[in-house]
Amino acid sequence: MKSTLRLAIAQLNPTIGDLSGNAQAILEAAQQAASQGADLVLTPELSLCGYPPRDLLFRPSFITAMAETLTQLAQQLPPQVGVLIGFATTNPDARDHGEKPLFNSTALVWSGRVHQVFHKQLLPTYDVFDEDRYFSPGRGASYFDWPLDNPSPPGEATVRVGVTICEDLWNDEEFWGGRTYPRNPIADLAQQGVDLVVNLSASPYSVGKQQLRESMLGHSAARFRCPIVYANQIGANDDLIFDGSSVAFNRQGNVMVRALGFQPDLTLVEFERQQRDFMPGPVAPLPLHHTAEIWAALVLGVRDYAHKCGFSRAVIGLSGGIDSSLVATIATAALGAANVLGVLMPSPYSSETSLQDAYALADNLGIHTTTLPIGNLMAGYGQTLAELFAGTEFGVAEENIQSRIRGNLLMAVANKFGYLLLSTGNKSEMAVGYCTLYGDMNGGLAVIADVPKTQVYSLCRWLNQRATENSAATSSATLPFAKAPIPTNVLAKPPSAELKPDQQDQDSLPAYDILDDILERLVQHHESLQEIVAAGHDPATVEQVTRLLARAEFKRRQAPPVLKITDRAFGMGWRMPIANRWSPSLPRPQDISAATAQPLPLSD
Ligand SMILES: Nc1ncnc2c1ncn2[C@@H]1O[C@H](COP(=O)(O)OP(=O)(O)OC[C@H]2O[C@@H]([n+]3cccc(C(=O)O)c3)[C@H](O)[C@@H]2O)[C@@H](O)[C@H]1O
Ligand SMILES: Nc1ncnc2c1ncn2[C@@H]1O[C@H](COP(=O)(O)OP(=O)(O)OP(=O)(O)O)[C@@H](O)[C@H]1O
Ligand SMILES: NC(=O)CC[C@H](N)C(=O)O
Repeated sequence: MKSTLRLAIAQLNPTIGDLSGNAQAILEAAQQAASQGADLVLTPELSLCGYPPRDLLFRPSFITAMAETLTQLAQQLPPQVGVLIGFATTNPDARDHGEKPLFNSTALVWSGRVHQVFHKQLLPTYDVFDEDRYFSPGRGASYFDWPLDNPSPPGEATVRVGVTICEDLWNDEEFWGGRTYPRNPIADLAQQGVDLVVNLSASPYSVGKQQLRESMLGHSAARFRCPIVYANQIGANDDLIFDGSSVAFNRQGNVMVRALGFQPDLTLVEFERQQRDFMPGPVAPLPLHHTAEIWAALVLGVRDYAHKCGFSRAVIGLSGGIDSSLVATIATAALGAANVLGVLMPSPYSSETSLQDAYALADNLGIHTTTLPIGNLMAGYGQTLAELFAGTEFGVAEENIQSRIRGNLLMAVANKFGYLLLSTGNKSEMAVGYCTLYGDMNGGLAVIADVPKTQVYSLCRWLNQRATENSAATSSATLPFAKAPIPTNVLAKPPSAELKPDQQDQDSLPAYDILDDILERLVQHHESLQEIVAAGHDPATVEQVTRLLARAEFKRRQAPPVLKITDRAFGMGWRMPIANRWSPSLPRPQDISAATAQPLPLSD
């Protein structure tokens, strides 16, 4: 009789809605696992449709197609292995009980058919998650008994496997110091005498999240004396980046096995029946620090967004500044230098060094460039607007025309040659609206809009250091550059939009280290003005930043999707009203129309 149960964690990268492609990936993983002697194969949450499928779930045809795909897949899978597959299934009681029409489920498929279905019990409905919108919670924890010898003679040993889905293991009240849901599924499963718990997950990346997951899941494993294996999705779907890093914990809560971060993987975990525990196996190292993690996440985010939307190439406006330099570097790592185009668009206000810096960056990366000077277009706009603008002072409207010309040219290039335009705004500027709508905000994907400016600098310094060391950036993402990518002058010069002579960001904004600290307190920690001032910030600066943050909401609502790397990114997890007067200690917003001194000369 066998004494071990071999589980394979299939850390897959599904594309949302690609039922046949995702089914094929599950099939290939199961075949590979079977060839390595696996008994059970774990796939991520909703692995058949990809996570998060969002409002596709409202389409009955999508749910039907998922059920049909599952039936077909069951017949193709190697019959001797059990495969846990995530899918959405219909809630038959929905109409009678006024419940949501679906469950977020896991099927145990074995020997050509679905043997058992398990439903997610705790539905996350916060930050980027909105599962109450679609799903009813499963009504109880459940398990299956897997025979160690397959087929098992009657009375022979089985291993009792509890099944949970992602959020189901995020409610250990002892760990969190309080309860958020009425129950904790692992506590129920422990009472039902399970030997181990599997968790099919789609847990998006944010900075430091793996440390949180490991301390939380390790705590639960030790608390309930119950080994846990957590199988996470990898890959990016729109704004969300899934880092994989699936883990198996023993009964003491120690990590026994860890899959790779930020790339697909198939990892085996051995459960020893006598010891009722996992055996030590391969443990992939975690990135040494957060900067390495963020780099790997952004590269994966750009690659998957581009490829899953059908793009192999990307275009970026190269200003010689640090933001566009970083975005071009990420794009090069994600798509390859041959697939990245930098467009240099000097204006009469551009400094000679900016052009040199942009060329130096492109040379370091080995990417193509093209130069489209915008002086003539600016003059053309000036002539066309001369009569209407007569007697007014040169101001932000004229400055922004440059940005809008560039945005327009970049979209023309993207449109003409099938490129994805990557926008370059960082989180600090997106927060305070230091960016131009229909100008530098143009683009299909906002690559670093969840990276504060101070972190943009840390990433660039780290990149240069790692590139010169010529070693791997993380366990999973190597730096494809022969030399330090970011020119020294880009790191050294003060940030400037160069929309008017001698302009510097710091003329209009607080120093970035101050700005970023205030923003983190406002955006991520929901601190009040009083709390931020009590932390040592200047009251006038805090007031200014708070006002700018509120006022820029209309811009952010029109921004491209933002790759999420913090626990509060602009996008799905940030839902602020635009017409918003909640600002007790702030003056009411000024009338934008009245603020323009010059009346419109309506002569026609
Ligand atoms: N609630 C609302 N709903 C809808 N629209 C609203 C609105 N409030 C203002 N608006 C409109 O938006 C306009 C203001 O927004 P917008 O035109 O974007 O421009 P605005 O915010 O006035 O200026 C852009 C700022 O970004 C700075 N900047 C920094 C770095 C780079 C770049 C660059 O472009 O490369 C720019 C630039 O120096 C300037 O301070 C208003 O004039 C009004 O028409
Ligand atoms: N001369 C230029 N040529 C090409 N693109 C430009 C130029 N100036 C600005 N851009 C584009 O507009 C974006 C906003 O640029 P700007 O320099 O005004 O602000 P920034 O936030 O300091 O960004 P960066 O650090 O990239 O310069 C740039 O990242 C770049 O994509
Ligand atoms: N898909 C889920 O249930 C994810 C929720 C979980 N708390 C996470 O962030 O990882």
